[in-house]
Amino acid sequence: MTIEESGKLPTGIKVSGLTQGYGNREVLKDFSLDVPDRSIVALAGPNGAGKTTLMRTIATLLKPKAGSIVVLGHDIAAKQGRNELRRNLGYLPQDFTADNKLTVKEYVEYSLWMRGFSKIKIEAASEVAIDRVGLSQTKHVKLRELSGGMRQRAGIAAATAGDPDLLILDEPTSGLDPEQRSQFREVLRSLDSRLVLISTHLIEDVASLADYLVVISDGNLAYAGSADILREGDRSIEALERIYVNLMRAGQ
Ligand SMILES: Nc1ncnc2c1ncn2[C@@H]1O[C@H](COP(=O)(O)OP(=O)(O)OP(=O)(O)O)[C@@H](O)[C@H]1O
Repeated sequence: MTIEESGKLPTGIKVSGLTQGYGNREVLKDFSLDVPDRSIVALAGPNGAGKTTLMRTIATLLKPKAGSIVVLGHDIAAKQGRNELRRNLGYLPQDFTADNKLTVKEYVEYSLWMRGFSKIKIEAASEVAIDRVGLSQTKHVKLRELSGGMRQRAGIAAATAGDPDLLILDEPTSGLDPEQRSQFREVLRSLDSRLVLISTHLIEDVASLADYLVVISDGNLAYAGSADILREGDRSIEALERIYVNLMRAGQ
């Protein structure tokens, strides 16, 4: 997707005047953001910037303290909006926890069952999702017996199974080796999902995958726009890092 095309797309997520935090601590204050529908959106920023807090709020796991959020037409302040969104949401938390006694297949099937898939669809969708991340040979192995990278891939399979309309992935490439990261990008490109929100510290993820880039710095929006900003001109990693650091500084 090009910058011109993404500019014409309707809004996929609209966050307006969001205040969010923990106890008295406000992480995001009067935070607003629009991201285009039908895009892969990378969420970047330094540690503690508020990326996970924003993602968990959009995923309806944290209730906003103030402000409104409309995701793919669902107003998540309303119970019906939240429920409809949850049925069409794949979410991979950072350092996800799962019942380690489950096998890969059971874990992926469980995530589909939670989203209301029928038995027949669960069988087919889990096969596809497990195969996509290269765990077919390991599908009957328990999660506790997997290496870190394999476990992360099981998490990616569970989140992406059934190609949910909205996919939220919190640092999905952490713990993956370069080949697995490349395979992960292939998985994302092959999905039929409508909107993908992915947080990452890896500039290569953004440059090679994202249509749209959102940079948060200390709870402030530092940049929201086409990810083409990272693809223009000199493509050396150093040049990309420089652009990225400058974007983050803009929010301070
Ligand atoms: N459950 C919590 N209770 C209290 N404070 C929290 C909680 N979760 C996060 N915070 C604080 O909120 C701020 C934002 O955290 P958040 O996890 O959203 O940042 P992040 O951008 O995702 O960081 P990272 O890149 O390290 O994952 C941090 O200062 C963090 O310490």
